[in-house]
Amino acid sequence: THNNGKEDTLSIAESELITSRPIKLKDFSEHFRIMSADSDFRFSEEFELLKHVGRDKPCNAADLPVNRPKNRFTNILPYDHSRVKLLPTDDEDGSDFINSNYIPGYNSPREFIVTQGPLHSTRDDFWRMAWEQNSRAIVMLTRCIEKGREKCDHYWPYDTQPSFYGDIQVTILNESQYPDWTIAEFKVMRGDQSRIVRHFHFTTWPDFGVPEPPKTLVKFVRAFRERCSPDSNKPIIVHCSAGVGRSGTFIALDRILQRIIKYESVDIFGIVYEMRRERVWMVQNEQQYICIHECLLCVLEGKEDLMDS
Ligand SMILES: CCc1ccc(NS(=O)(=O)O)cc1
Repeated sequence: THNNGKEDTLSIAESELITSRPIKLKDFSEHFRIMSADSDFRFSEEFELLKHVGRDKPCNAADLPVNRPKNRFTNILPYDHSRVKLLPTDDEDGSDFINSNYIPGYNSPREFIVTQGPLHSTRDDFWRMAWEQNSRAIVMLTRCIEKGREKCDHYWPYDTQPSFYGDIQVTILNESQYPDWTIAEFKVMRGDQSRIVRHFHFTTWPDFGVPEPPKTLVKFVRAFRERCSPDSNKPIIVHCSAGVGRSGTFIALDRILQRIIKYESVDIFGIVYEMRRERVWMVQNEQQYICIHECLLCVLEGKEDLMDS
């Protein structure tokens, strides 16, 4: 009911104070039923509360004229406070810029670096970031070309011949192809140093959508996590095309699957809230927000039939 709008104002103010909505695992199935009733009415309401989270923060570095061409999308810019800085080269303006942010994970506050799909013109910066940040895993959640549009540069070699990206040399050591993803190991060298970087490429996730069926994503997150143990000094690079929708959905599920091993409640709203404080639009739409819940539901109901992973 409305009384000259005052009540509405109060409820909006209150809703902005909500930063978490934990749900007990024993109640999750019923929670999902209630939220999805009437064409997902309550999921829509809850997702709406996340709309403005983080949007008050500046993106001045991204807005510099020298950096504008480095952004794949003009409306997907990294917040200054959480952006990853490249080591500046001879104080060239903007030389520390790459469209990416540190994002908290289950294991540490900067467990992930989320970035846009590299542009051809920024792929050397991408490899420099991977090297400087000591990353040993890259999760790619888009194809390079989708529906005839370039979504991401092919920033790694096409075959086993070594390729150079700036002063970084990348060689494919091995590659395993599965129906919905490919896992490869790259040898990455800079000067006389050499490292192994694993590449987890999910290849069937439609942009702006969700994997079908959702349990495919559960299996991919498990395939990733069983090969990538937590190391707080080696951030995991996650990217899609804009580095917001599919990347946020992946990280949310990775956090939840680890959380439910030890705890009896999950806070999906709180996880998305936290991510959006660090990078815009993390988990881009309602369908992806609901997909996170569906993935958890199928895990709790034991429906992920791990055997056919
Ligand atoms: C409009 C910019 C934009 C493009 C693509 C996406 N999807 S993605 O973040 O999952 O790559 C999100 C936003």
